[in-house]
Amino acid sequence: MGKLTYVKSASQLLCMDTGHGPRTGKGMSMLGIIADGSVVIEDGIIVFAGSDALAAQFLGTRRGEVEVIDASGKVVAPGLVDPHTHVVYAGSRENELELRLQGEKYTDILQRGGGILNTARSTREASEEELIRQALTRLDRFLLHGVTTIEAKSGYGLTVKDELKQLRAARELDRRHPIDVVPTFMGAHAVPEEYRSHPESYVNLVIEEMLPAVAERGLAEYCDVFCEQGVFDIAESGRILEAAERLGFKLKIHADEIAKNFGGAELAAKLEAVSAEHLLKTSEEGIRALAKSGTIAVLLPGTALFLMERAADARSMIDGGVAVALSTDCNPGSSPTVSMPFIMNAACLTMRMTPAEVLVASTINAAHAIGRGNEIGSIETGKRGDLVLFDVSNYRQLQYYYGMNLVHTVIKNGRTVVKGGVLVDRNEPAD
Ligand SMILES: N=CN[C@@H](CCC(=O)O)C(=O)O
Ligand SMILES: [Zn+2]
Repeated sequence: MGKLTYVKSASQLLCMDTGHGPRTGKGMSMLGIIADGSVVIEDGIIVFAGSDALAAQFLGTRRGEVEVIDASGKVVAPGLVDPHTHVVYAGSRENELELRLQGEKYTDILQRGGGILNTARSTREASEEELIRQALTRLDRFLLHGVTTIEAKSGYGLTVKDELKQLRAARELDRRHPIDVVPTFMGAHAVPEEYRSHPESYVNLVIEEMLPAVAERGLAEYCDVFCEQGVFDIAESGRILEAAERLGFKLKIHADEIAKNFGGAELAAKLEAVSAEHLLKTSEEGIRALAKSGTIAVLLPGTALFLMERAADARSMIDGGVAVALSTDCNPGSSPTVSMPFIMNAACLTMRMTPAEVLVASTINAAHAIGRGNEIGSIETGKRGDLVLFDVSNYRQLQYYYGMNLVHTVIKNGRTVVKGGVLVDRNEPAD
């Protein structure tokens, strides 16, 4: 019998244990709250979740060492899940904020060879170990903000060699850091400068060389495309994603971020993509199509804020039956943050999502958006022992006291990795 971790006396235990599959409609408001609740984790897996009284009975049947964590006065939630990041990169682009404040558009900066192409230059120059080193610091910060699983996209290499380097770095992060990292290939993130005069050849390179090279090495589960005016159009995005599907990748799309009614959501629905992401400019038909196909809308209110754009229409999506998840979009240009708690605040204040909906969107729905809905995202027996303890006595306070990091303790696979808001265990293998 392994060591037990016993989290007890939570003022609210948010189990998120209502039903199977991504939550939609009213299901997005159901938190499965247990007052005075306990969780017991054994060998990294939850073996009990329920009231303090029943936990005492349960523990009476067990022998062996027990680590007790007192959660009185705190809210205990599943570890937060961030289903959309570009966390592996080198370089920094803070100059772009001032350019945008002076009125320059995000896409104009990209067209001039800045933006994603700027990060591509520094990422190509960086060694694999340097990319890992920089991203490990970001992962530590994610952990301090209660995040226990993330997705990570490539897309700053834009050559076969450099895309593989980024994805190998993501795999190494998963190995070295407590946070689990789910990899996505995004070679179609921008047309690199050397292909500017013949972009169709770059689409061919992605399809004929990059996708098979990534598939052969098992380096990514998902394929994503930046489907946008001036980047990859609907036909090009469709070709790349269909080729990816034939090779066994699951699909995601950066859809309708900048141009109005570009058709990205409709394409995601047609291809039955797992998720469509951004969706700032999606049409009503696009929303209906997502609801029908069961494609999860991954919304990124931090990006809208940082690009000074109107946020996605989360209300129409939720009211129209689309499952909504939230993410930081952590990247060096349009959303340089790791703070899921802040993203939840922004989702409430800029998209009118309720305090309950943002929690569902950042846990169980986010887990489904990266194909992990059966392992994480809720506090149920058989799921991973990933928990976050917030220093508030009820979940509504998390959105009321905004802009603060209220994470007190983070438990990953049953192990305490953040305690009193301080990182205590990073688990980097010595070799
Ligand atoms: N829009 C495309 N890709 C990223 C931004 C990447 C960057 O600016 O470096 C996003 O999701 O916002
Ligand atoms: Zn993105």
